[in-house]
Amino acid sequence: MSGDDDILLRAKGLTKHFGEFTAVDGIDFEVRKGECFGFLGPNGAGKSSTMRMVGCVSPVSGGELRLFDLDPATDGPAIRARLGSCPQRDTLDEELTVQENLWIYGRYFGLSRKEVRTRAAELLDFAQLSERAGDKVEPLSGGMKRRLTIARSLINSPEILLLDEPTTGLDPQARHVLWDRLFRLKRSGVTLVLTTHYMDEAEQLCDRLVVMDHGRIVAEGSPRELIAQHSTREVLELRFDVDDHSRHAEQVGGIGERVEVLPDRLLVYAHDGDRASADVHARGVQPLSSLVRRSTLEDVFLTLTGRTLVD
Ligand SMILES: Nc1ncnc2c1ncn2[C@@H]1O[C@H](COP(=O)(O)OP(=O)(O)OP(=O)(O)O)[C@@H](O)[C@H]1O
Repeated sequence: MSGDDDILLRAKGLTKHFGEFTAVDGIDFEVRKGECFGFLGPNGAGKSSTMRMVGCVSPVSGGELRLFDLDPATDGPAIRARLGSCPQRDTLDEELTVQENLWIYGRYFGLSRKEVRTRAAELLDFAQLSERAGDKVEPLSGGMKRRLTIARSLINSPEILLLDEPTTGLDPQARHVLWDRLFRLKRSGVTLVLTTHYMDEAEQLCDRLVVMDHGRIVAEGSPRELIAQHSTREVLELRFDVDDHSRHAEQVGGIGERVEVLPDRLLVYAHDGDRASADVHARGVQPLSSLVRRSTLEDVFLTLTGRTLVD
């Protein structure tokens, strides 16, 4: 069991208003030392607004927030000195070289010229960018720029690294390289807090996560716990050549635990997908394709909200 000393970040009834609008609606969560904690939810769920409050760049409208037992309202600079923050969009200086981007940031954090050079070299090695150290940032690939942004956010050796949508816009290979770097960081003891609307990213990286929708937390747990609590073990996906999936939903009604109709397919939630598939065929239903897969966090989200993460 982790003791209270292990809790680096604690929110209770955390709220963010923009005028009349409530973007974050009284959420509770705790992040423990050394874990990767995630906020999973669709666009507009309130993930970035939460991260900005945690990063001490946006004031809390209501509730309590503590990082390292400190209050962002009064101890912002002391907290920020122990945080790294990787925003949703890269804010690198494209006119400068790769290493100059790190040097400038290091100087901003008060590192000496010598310390900055040593730390920058270590971080470029970590980010697999040593060979590009003297190159301008502008021509780098999207994945390289993201890795440089992460390297930059580590210049002050933070205890917690905040990552807002770390792999949005990257191709699959670049995402995997980045995930690998984040795994290494976690192994080295850095606590990671990230937002994502990619369920595979949440499943790959997060020890624990909260699912957010409309500013609220709708579920919390490890990926495995969430799937066990809110979905079946397997899902049978059926595709038909006509768009009338509702009619086919009636034909397979009663098979498995429940049936979900999506615009392009039917999902039959069943603990035993092969058995459900056999039952479908026994009824004479002939889908164009049929696939049994394990349940994912996407299914959890669909069950909890009736929508897919990319709606
Ligand atoms: N500065 C602002 N002023 C007014 N409304 C805002 C502001 N920032 C965010 N919002 C609104 O708050 C809601 C939550 O936005 P937020 O960016 O936190 O969501 P998100 O889950 O991070 O989604 P995304 O992945 O699109 O960033 C949205 O409806 C958004 O339009």
